Amino acid sequence: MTERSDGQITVSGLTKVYRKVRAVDDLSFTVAPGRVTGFLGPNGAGKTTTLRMLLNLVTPTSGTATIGGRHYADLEDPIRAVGAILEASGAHRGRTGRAHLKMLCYAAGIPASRADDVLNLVGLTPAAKRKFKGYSLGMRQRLGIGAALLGDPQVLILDEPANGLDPEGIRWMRDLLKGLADEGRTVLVSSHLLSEMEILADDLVIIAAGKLVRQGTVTDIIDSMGAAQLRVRTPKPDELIAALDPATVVRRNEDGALLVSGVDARTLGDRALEARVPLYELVADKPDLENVFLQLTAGKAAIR
Ligand SMILES: Nc1ncnc2c1ncn2[C@@H]1O[C@H](COP(=O)(O)OP(=O)(O)OP(=O)(O)O)[C@@H](O)[C@H]1O
Repeated sequence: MTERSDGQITVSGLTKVYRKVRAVDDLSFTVAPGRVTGFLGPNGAGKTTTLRMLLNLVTPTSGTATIGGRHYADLEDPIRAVGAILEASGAHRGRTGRAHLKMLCYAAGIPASRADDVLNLVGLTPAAKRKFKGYSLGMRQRLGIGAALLGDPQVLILDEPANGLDPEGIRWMRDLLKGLADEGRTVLVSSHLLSEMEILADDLVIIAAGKLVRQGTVTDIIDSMGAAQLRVRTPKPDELIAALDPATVVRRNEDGALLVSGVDARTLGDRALEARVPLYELVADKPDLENVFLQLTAGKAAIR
């Protein structure tokens, strides 16, 4: 099957205009097989709309989105080519997880025995005979991932798959997705959990306000921001923030320190002196993905 040999996702000039908003705006990027690619953006950036266009659930205003060189609608055997979860999976409330997956197998012409394999894969075997209405959010999420895997697809497209998972569930999913990528599959996953993405993803596509902000490996993107984040301690944080350029990104750390990016230590020290703000600590930390993400998307309208 051609989809198996080439699971590259290619988005080219993709645009979706709703009445009032350009949800996706001339977006182009590629997603390679054999890697986990994180799809990141602030709320309302256009991630879900992009994924829905890839899956032929929303019609683009212009541009194209293809999987292995084909539009989703033209795939010969879509369930074996692409598995997707777009939100916590739905199922008939009175049906068991096992019956739900068997029904999907039947509908897709997949042997029913695959349902049990997949339940095992997603850790739901002990709950296989319980009804969906009694499933927790994390269990529903696992069932959704199971449904996406039924066709043993070359490409996986997952919108916020970690939603509702506890820390152990998140680690389980990380291992599962990394394993699937190691088998040569294409794994595209959107998430707001930046520290998790930093561990999980090989590559990133970052968008804001419908446009591409950055594409590359996690390491390259973090390194490209070069300037380290500053950790600052002062008894007058509000005065210090007021003395800094408005484009500077400041986060308040739980331990009371300020994490500042977009300004170098010397400038910050000078500004503090001018504003007569005492500094008790001024240290440069290596930037993390959260910090880089905030810098890259700062000032780009999110909720539109
Ligand atoms: N069916 C629709 N009709 C009108 N506007 C829409 C529709 N779907 C999405 N939008 C708008 O398009 C923009 C992008 O939405 P989208 O859901 O794709 O963003 P997102 O990046 O997935 O956001 P989040 O991280 O909050 O889930 C938003 O401004 C949203 O309000």
